[in-house]
This record gives sequence, C-alpha cells and structure tokens, in this order.
Amino acid sequence: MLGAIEAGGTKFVCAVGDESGRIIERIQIPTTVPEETMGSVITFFKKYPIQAVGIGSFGPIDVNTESPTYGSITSTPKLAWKDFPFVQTMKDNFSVPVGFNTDVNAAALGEVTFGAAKGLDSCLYITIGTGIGAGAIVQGNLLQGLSHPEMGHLLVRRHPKDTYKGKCPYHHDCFEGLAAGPAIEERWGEKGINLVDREEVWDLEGYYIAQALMQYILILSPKKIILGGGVMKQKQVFSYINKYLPELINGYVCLPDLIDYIVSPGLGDDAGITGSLLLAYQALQSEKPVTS
Ligand SMILES: Nc1ncnc2c1ncn2[C@@H]1O[C@H](COP(=O)(O)OP(=O)(O)OP(=O)(O)O)[C@@H](O)[C@H]1O
Ligand SMILES: [Zn+2]
Repeated sequence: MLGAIEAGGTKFVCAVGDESGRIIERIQIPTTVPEETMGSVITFFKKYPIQAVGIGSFGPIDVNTESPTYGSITSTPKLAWKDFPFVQTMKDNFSVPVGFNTDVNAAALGEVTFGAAKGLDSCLYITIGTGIGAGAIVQGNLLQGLSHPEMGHLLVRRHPKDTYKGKCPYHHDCFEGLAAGPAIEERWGEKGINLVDREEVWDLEGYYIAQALMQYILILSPKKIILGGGVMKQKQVFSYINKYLPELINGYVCLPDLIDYIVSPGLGDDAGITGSLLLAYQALQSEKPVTS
C-alpha cells in the first residue's frame, strides 16, 4: 500500500492506494499551519500499513537530493510553510521511502501514466488556478535541472488594449500575473466563474495562454499539452487558444491537430494525487535493496 499527498495552498489531499492508480481511501485537509495540517496528515496515514509516501507539493521546493535542505518548501509566500522540512517530517513519522516533487510534475506523471498522455514519453501539464505552474515529462523522465521548472512566470507580450497592471508580486505582468485566476478577478472585478458570458475575458485569457504555449512548444516540444486548474474549467478558452496559437507560430513548427494536442486532464482533478502515488512507487523502487 502506498501513501500520497497532494499539498496545495488551500488544501491537502491525502490518499492511500497502489501503483495502478487505484485510490482506496482519501481525505482533504485545509492548509493552515504545518503543526495543524501535518498533524492531520500523520493521523490519517497512521491507520494504514504504507510502504512509501509520494508528495506532490506547492512550491518552490528543494528537489535537489544533494542539497542539505532537500525535501523542504523554500521561499513560499505562505510564510508558515517557509523552510518546512516536508520529507524529513514524513520520514520521522513513518520510516519509509518518500518521493518528493512539485504538484505539477506529479500531475504530469499521473497524466503520462494513466491519463491524456498515456503511452507517450513526453507531456506538459499546466495548471491555471490561483497561480500558474507547469510540470513536464521529457524522454520519459520528470523534468528537473538546477531545480524544478517554474514555467508560470514567463514574460508575455501584453495585449495592446490590456491596461491591467498584473498581479505577480515579483514581476507584475508575467504570464501568471496576467492570466491566473486572481488576475482575472482583479482585472474584470468579478471571479471567473461569474464571467462565463463575457467573451472578451476568455479571448484575452486565450491570447496569453497561447503565447505561453508557443514558448513551451519551442523549448520542450511536448507530445501532448494538458491544461488543468480552476480557470480551465471554462472550456471556451480552448477555442481561443486554438485560434491564437497557429497565428503566433505562423507555420514555423508543424503541430498536430490542436483538438487532440491541447486537452483537459484525462484524470480530471485526480491527476496530482494519482501522480503522487506514482512518486511513492518510484521512491519504493529506488530504495529497494539490490538482490543478485
Ligand atoms: N469554474 C471556474 N471558472 C473560472 N475560474 C475558476 C473556476 N473555478 C475556479 N476558478 C478560479 O481558479 C482559481 C482557483 O484555482 P484552483 O481551483 O485550481 O485552486 P488552487 O488549487 O487554489 O489553485 P493552484 O493550483 O494555483 O494552487 C481562483 O482564482 C478561481 O476564481
Ligand atoms: Zn511572476
């Protein structure tokens, strides 16, 4: 039995299941402060004979196994969680292998194994919610370099009619600053869910997403692009993306049929938790003693 944690800024999802993606039991816990939230996480997992745990976490996080602070959340604006030693806390309580990656890398792993990118060795998973983040599978592996990717903060070209200043505390009008849920709400004065009939809202959203996708395509050449998160519940955005992206690429790169290329998560809202189960399985496999 494997344990999985999808650690988000508003809630944690914890589940037990197995490497086939089957979820046996799950709970949701509000994200408050580590003492409280982790207390509930530990109580939940203590009920089960888990052999490994996988964590897909909000970030930024330290995923460099050589680093002294490996397994921690690093410079998050959620101050109570800054420098929180996530992996160590789980190891202290369970003495099992712990897999650790970003929530979006976990979701990409879930989607490439069981979801919309099943059977491929490459995909990009982007969430457009409170923030924007993306994870990727490249040549069968989770994308990681110096650290994990931070693809939400790309610079995009501003729409000539968009006067909104942008919401990113670091860059103001980066992709996340212009296109995440809170930016939509501040620009238009209403939450996205209440702007369903305002075509100009989703046209502009598609305009920015298409620019980001062009850059991801040029750099990573993913075989499938999966768009999740609360904002992408507005399915009409896909048609605007499919309008703007070919205009931007302008024939330079040959793309597959966009209807099959840029899609919603095959696992729906379970991409992250399923991927976290797979992170647990990977951790278990890599820590197994080698037998001859
Ligand atoms: N159906 C919807 N239509 C439009 N916008 C939505 C919808 N549902 C949620 N949102 C917007 O998405 C944002 C919340 O994103 P999401 O539901 O993915 O939660 P989250 O997990 O907090 O986000 P994140 O993945 O960035 O941590 C809010 O800004 C909200 O207004
Ligand atoms: Zn930014």
